[in-house]
Amino acid sequence: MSAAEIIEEPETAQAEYFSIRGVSAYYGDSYIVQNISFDVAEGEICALLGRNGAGKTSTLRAIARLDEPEVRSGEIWLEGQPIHSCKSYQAAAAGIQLVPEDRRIIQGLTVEENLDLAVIAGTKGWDFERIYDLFPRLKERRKQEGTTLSGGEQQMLAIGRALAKDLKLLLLDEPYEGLAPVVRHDIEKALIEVRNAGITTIIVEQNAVAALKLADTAIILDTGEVAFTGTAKEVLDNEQLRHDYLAI
Ligand SMILES: Nc1ncnc2c1ncn2[C@@H]1O[C@H](COP(=O)(O)OP(=O)(O)OP(=O)(O)O)[C@@H](O)[C@H]1O
Repeated sequence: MSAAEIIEEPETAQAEYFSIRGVSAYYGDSYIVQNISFDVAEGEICALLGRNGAGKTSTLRAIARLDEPEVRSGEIWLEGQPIHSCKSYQAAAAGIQLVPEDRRIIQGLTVEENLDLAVIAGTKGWDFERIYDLFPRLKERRKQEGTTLSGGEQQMLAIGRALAKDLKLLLLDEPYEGLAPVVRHDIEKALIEVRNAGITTIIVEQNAVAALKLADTAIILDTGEVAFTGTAKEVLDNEQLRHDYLAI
């Protein structure tokens, strides 16, 4: 039986822009995401934080409706649409784009061909010139094979690819991983522009301080459960919380 078949259709849509209600997700018999609930308002950046193994990546994968982990209960809503009943391609069509930690740049294709491929099917988002304005380095390297880009440039391409689609909710998994501070700042500036354009973002990041400085709100996960929801500033100002759940 598929996850979609065993989740009961709720009676009313959530009023919040993005909302997770009582979601539990499993790898086989392992209960990894445990009855989590939180909301993200339209146009906000939400930092999803927690120690290693807390369930952050699993939560992003559940939202994007990938096959694993399997969502067995709960509801996921985006703009009144029931994402919990979607397959991954339907969640993508609804505007949810996951930029995974390994960035998944397509081998053998140039920067521009990677962007082309993103918009081959479905509704288009930003045009390429707007993406190149956001990331001028991609414009300079538009004819270069995507997999030969630096780590930071590959991250820009992965975000650019998401923007090329009709993007409503950007899910970023460790976007700063392996990046020098100067490159991280370029990505941060771009993410602020993405927010200014009204796109909603959930960012998972080991560099919790960097994520919190960028974010409006924060969710802290601990062993698959929500341990805190509030503003990013509340976390930055609360030494005990940072010590207990983030080790910073
Ligand atoms: N494919 C899988 N099969 C079984 N268990 C998995 C799988 N992927 C992750 N897990 C387990 O699920 C738990 C949560 O992992 P997840 O990657 O979501 O955590 P995380 O908070 O993103 O951690 P990290 O910061 O280390 O990336 C971990 O205990 C992990 O071992």
